[in-house]
Amino acid sequence: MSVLIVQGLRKRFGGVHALRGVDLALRTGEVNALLGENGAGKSTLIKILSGIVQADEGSFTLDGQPVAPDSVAKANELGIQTVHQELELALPLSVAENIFMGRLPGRAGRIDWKALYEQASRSLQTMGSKIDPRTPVAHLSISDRQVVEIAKGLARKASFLVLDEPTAALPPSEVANLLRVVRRLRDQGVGILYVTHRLDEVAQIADRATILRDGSVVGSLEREAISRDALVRHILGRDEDKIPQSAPPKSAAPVVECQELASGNDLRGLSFQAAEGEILGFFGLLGAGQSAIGDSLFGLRKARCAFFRARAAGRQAPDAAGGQRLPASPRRALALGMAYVPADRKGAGLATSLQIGENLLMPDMGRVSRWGLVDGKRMAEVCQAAIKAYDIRCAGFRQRVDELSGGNQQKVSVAKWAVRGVRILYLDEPTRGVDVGARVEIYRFVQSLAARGGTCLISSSDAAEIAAIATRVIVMKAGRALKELRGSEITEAGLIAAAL
Ligand SMILES: Nc1ncnc2c1ncn2[C@@H]1O[C@H](COP(=O)(O)OP(=O)(O)OP(=O)(O)O)[C@@H](O)[C@H]1O
Repeated sequence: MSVLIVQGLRKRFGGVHALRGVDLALRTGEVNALLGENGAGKSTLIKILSGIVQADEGSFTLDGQPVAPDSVAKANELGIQTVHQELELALPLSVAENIFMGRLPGRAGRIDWKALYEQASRSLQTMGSKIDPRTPVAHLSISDRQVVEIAKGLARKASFLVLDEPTAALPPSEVANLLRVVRRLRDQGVGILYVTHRLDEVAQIADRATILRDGSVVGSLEREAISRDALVRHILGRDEDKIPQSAPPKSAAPVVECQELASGNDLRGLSFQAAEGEILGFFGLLGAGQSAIGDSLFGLRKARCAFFRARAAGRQAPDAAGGQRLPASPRRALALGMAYVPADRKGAGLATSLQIGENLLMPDMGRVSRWGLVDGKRMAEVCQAAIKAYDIRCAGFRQRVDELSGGNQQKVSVAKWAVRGVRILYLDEPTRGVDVGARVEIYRFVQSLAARGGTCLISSSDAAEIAAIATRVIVMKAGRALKELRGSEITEAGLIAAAL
């Protein structure tokens, strides 16, 4: 039986057709994976279902009844529960308080704590989770926080559940935890619309896959028909590009050197160097420390090191030991020839309220200016070339970045350094939320930068990503280098085994 039936949904944003008449059905007790390129319309569809955005045309029914939620609260009331990537939890409060927020059991203004913990415990147990309901959410892993967010949705009326890229920010060790919970809910009869870019997960979890391209449904595959190749062909409309093998660096002379990098509990004395033409990967499981390296090198978190040197520009005078001070900000780092693509593109990566063109050229307005004046024609040429090269789906370079889909924002944050032509680039989780086609474009850019003698440093929790492009990998544990892998040692399985 179908719990949700969507018919003919259309949505336009100015000149952009985000949805061009979408039909979709979700049965009870099934996981329907919603897939598509960046900008295909997935978020718009789930925003309409969850009352954040209203459709221009079309309708949907829940258990046979037509509904049109005009707010998130209304959607919740109807039984539409959506777990977004940015979780809405109160970190200092307990798991139980979060699950029953606004509806705590009790009488005459007094909370019945015993009842609260019992109810929370029961709801977590039905999901097969062993989280203690008394724990403050701040103490939980990211996957357990997601489980709490799901429990929060289920504690209300839940006709069906929408999960928006639930594993995008999860390290490999935590994905299984979340998938187990999703399967269990499915087996209890909950319909789940599961948005993802991770194709390997679709094969593991989905009973059906619905693929959007350019605002229309281009395929609905039943479980037996789901394979990576079939999904890619529907998503891209062609076969997947092969990622070329990265060439090993020609020189061993270090371009970046860092000794005993330390930052809080996350980094406890990490030493590394990277050479011209090298793609150095940092890989580790959750808490291994690799996600703190970028922010530490670019002055975005408190860090210190015994020695640091970046040889790309070298405008900064060396200290007595021939080293330099650790950059105090991304701007200072840029003066040393080092650029950063952080995992959180909304924070340090992009000025999202500005136009695409302004972001692309922000590091280097000089390129399109003459006598201090911006040359509009030149600016258009440079921006249009970048938009084409990275296949940034937009209405033009004057569109604001916050109007782009998530994956297209990520493409802008990588492309701006391609425009500038930096020599040392640090990328943290470069393809999180990026579709299968654009991912290859980003890898090609990294490889071409290295082939031209640039140096790339990449931290990622995606073993397949590191295995695909790194020429050398530092596997981390507890804030230090645990092992170094080179050449044929760098495989997905090899990385995970080394990290364990
Ligand atoms: N508020 C908005 N203003 C203008 N255009 C928008 C707005 N929201 C979405 N769009 C456009 O609608 C299209 C669909 O975007 P949507 O976010 O639904 O894509 P998506 O499939 O979720 O992509 P991603 O995988 O990158 O998250 C895109 O071209 C996007 O630029």
